[in-house]
Amino acid sequence: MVITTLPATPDEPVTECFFYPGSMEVLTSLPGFPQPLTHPTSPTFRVDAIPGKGMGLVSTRALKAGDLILSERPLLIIVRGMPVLRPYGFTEEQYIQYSFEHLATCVQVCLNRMRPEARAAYMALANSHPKDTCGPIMGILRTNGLCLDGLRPGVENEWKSYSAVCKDISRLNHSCSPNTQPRFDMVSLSYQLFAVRDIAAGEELTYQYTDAARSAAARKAGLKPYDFVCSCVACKAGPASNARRAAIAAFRASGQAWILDRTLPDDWFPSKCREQLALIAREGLEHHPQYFATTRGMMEAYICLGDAQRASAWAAKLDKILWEETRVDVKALLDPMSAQAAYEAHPLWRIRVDEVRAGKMFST
Ligand SMILES: C[S@@+](CC[C@H](N)C(=O)[O-])C[C@H]1O[C@@H](n2cnc3c(N)ncnc32)[C@H](O)[C@@H]1O
Repeated sequence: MVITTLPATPDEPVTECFFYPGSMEVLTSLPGFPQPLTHPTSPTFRVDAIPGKGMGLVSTRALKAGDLILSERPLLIIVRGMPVLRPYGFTEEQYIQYSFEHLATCVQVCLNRMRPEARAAYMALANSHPKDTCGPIMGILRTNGLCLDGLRPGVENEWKSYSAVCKDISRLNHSCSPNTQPRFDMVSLSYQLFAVRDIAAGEELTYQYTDAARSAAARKAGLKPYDFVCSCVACKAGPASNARRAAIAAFRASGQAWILDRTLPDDWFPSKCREQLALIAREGLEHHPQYFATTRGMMEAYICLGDAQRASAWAAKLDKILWEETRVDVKALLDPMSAQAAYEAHPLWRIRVDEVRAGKMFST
């Protein structure tokens, strides 16, 4: 295990890290690491009391979808669980407790290394596990830790990744129709929080603690560790909202069948994508990967049809989905006039129009 303070600069915010071997190398091998934080041009939020939810974040000005709300280095990044050997005869429950006790010791080491104001900020965060026998430091970690992947090469299992605790982002309350989404930027070792749709001044900022595209019952189960019952519009809406969310999660934004089947009208796939986007807007799920996938589906549908004008309009929407992990660079497709060569080089260009190209692309 590696205990370190990153980045090692006295004048920048720093993060106390408790790493598996190998994670430091992942970061230090990134070209340009550590980059300074990028901040919004003017303040966007305040921390305030939210009726029935404790503290939370509130926007202080109108925000547009895709706007950066804040950038923040976590106070702490720590392994999610300690890989300790299970003592003989321990039940699963005893083993979890034993592992928590080891983790608490590591959290304490990190807290001791923190600057006093950072330690005070950590200790001021909410604790939805007041009876945790390892004390408030573990309760705070369990309440406020964001799951952080990608710092261990080749390891995807969530229990083998990290938890990150932040002074501000950890103050965000949950919503099943969240208006923000954080994205971790490795090279600046920071979370960037984005508005996923337009937000009015004075609106509460929220994000999802559990996959919001699942049913109300599954979300309720996912929220259990946070010790509150969500009372958002979707949770009260019942089966109709569940059905819409199930349809959103099941949608596949791939137009292969439409490209090959010429009996389908040209608008068949774009209209399916439009229906999906309307459902997403209705349920407030713009933060979800399905929103990115469907927006990309729209752009690609118009590329297949050889319509650079419309494809560029959708490329511009895609370019604003900055919170999506799997985002693609569409800068070359933004202007339909100057992008003609880029469109013609695109593997999907006119593939729905030109049967020879379609045949070549999908021949086995
Ligand atoms: C990560 S903290 C969020 C910030 C917290 N409200 C505070 O005062 O610092 C998680 C805790 O906030 C509260 N919370 C979050 N979302 C909520 C919601 N939608 N409704 C009620 N309480 C919520 C719960 O107590 C939960 O355990």
